Amino acid sequence: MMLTPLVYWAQRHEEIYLRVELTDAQVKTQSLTFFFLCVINCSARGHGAKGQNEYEFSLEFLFPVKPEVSYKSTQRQVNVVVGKEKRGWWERLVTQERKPVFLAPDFDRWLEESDAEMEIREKEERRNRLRSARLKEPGFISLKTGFLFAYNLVQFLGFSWIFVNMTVRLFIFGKDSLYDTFHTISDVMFFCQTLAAVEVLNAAFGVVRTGVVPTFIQVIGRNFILFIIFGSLDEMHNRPVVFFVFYLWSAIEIFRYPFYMLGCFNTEWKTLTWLRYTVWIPLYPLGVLAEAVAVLQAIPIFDKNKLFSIPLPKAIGGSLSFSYVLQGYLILMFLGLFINFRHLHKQRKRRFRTKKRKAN
Ligand SMILES: CCCCCCCCCCCCC[C@@H](O)CC(=O)SCCNC(=O)CCNC(=O)[C@H](O)C(C)(C)COP(=O)(O)OP(=O)(O)OC[C@H]1O[C@@H](n2cnc3c(N)ncnc32)[C@H](O)[C@@H]1OP(=O)(O)O
Repeated sequence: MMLTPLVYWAQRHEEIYLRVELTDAQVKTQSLTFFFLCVINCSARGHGAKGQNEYEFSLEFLFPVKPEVSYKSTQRQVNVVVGKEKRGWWERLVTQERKPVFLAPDFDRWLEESDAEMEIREKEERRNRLRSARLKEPGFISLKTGFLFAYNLVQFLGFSWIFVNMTVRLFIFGKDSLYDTFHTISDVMFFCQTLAAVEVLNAAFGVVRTGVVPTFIQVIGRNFILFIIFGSLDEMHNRPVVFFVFYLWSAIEIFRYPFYMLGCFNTEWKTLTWLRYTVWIPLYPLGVLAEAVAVLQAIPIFDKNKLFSIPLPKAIGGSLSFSYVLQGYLILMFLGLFINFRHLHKQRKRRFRTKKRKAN
């Protein structure tokens, strides 16, 4: 007659643990019967209650289980882990209500359902903590950080090239350099300002912690001047106003982008932070003023060449000059200036207040 070992059991939501009381056991067969995968048969040779012998047991589980079974034979016992086919808590292990005599709860591993849920939550929390600790590790660069760093680096290089080029040309050619800024600089400026659309997407998708409206106003405002006023009117290309607009735009960016690059690695250089949050105070109104001058200079040109003019119904005849749009835009510019000036002032206060609090 085949002998049966003592089997202890416990469960979690996703698996069943069986502990078979056999020392130095050699598991011979261990299989699951493929009828709904409910029955496990296990036979082994080892030292049990009846000394060194062949032992065997069979269990018909209450619900289906997964076909893969893992078992580990140690000097003291055989540990078997069986996965539940469907996650859940079983009221008992086997189909028959009266449990087999060789089966008993494994109190070393026993957990009630609520405790098992708590164990899952704790595991999840531990995993989350580990994940965020990993993200903070000095050597760990996330995809987002890499992307932001690369973006800021490209913009920094672009605007530095613009700023340095314009400064050097100003020193070499003096006043003459004011008249050919568009021809020497515009390609790089077109590239940088087109790329700046990424900043609106970054704000909209929460890649960086900033408002969409100020970023949108900034990018649209500049691109309107660059593409519509300068880009579409040849008559504007040789005007000194291009120099002032480009110089004021790039003067802030050579501080703003390196500031973000350091921020990507949670580092800062105090002087750079101060420059990023201070230089805009004179530059922003001056920039808007230069842009407004460009718009005012463009109005008579649009009136004359009828570019972008809106045709009126035949009964009235003629067309509506684009200069009316520009007059409306002049008002929007000062509204935009007000919104962004207030935003930058808030960012400045937030930055320096936090720093002061940290220092105390
Ligand atoms: C109502 C619709 C009207 C539409 C019509 C438009 C009318 C247009 C008129 C507009 C006039 C525009 C005039 C303008 O062109 C003139 C000039 O530019 S003159 C030159 C001076 N200009 C400036 O100083 C402005 C420069 N630009 C900016 O500062 C930004 O573009 C702005 C959106 C205005 C503000 O930036 P932001 O809100 O992002 O503030 P912070 O720099 O403090 O950043 C906040 C946090 O986000 C992190 N961040 C942001 N960007 C990045 C990035 N690229 N990479 C990594 N991290 C980034 C930053 O680190 C902060 O994080 P934390 O707080 O954790 O430090």
